[in-house]
Amino acid sequence: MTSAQLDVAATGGGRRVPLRVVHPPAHVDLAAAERAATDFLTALGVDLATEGRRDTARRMAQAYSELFRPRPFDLTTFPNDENYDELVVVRDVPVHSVCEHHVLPFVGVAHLAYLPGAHILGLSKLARVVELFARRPQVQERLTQQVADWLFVNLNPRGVGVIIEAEHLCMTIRGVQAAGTRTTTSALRGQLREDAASRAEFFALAVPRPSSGGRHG
Ligand SMILES: Nc1nc2c(ncn2[C@@H]2O[C@H](COP(=O)(O)OP(=O)(O)OP(=O)(O)O)[C@@H](O)[C@H]2O)c(=O)[nH]1
Ligand SMILES: [Zn+2]
Repeated sequence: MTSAQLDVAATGGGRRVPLRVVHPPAHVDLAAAERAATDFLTALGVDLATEGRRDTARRMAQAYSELFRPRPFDLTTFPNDENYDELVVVRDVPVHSVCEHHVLPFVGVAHLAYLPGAHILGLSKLARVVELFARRPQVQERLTQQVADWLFVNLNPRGVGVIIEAEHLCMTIRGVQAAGTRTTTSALRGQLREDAASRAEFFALAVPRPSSGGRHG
């Protein structure tokens, strides 16, 4: 069981106390990663002896360890005293992750929404949850589902919707080199999955269509 799953199991929904969310990666040995980066780059013919590249292997190890380590945060919720019962939508949350096939970045945005139950969520926490699951070797489909599932269990809302739009550098700067392609994934839970009107409202608010500008023909 991962520590993120443990968090879920330990807390359930409906809390009033902030949940401290920490997702430590498995044992990290930066010195070994630096040695491996030196071997890796040297094997690919990169000359690491120049002034500018003297610390490159160390920086590379540090950079990847950063990409694999989400920052801890408090999942702060507030009682929904006003009984707010419409969608809360946060659009254009940055997504920075790394594909597990090539260990190259995929970057884009997430649009997140939830239908509150007994609690509302500190708005910044939606972006924190995205980071919790983005900073690890990923595929976009799994990332999308993990964010939706985690919010659904820990916030205990009536519904959750997550859309992620991202560019995969492994697909745009190498390989097929399909520049300009973006991939969209979505995950719906609870009422947003089961009720057609809620689902339609979510997609309309999360991904507004450009207006036709009133032109005909
Ligand atoms: N479904 C999915 N596929 C991904 C994701 N990120 C990267 N991929 C794909 O993973 C696949 C790996 O395919 P392989 O044929 O093993 O790798 P490859 O020879 O480097 O393939 P090319 O990228 O086509 O050159 C590629 O099609 C990638 O585009 C992701 O988040 N989701
Ligand atoms: Zn890839």
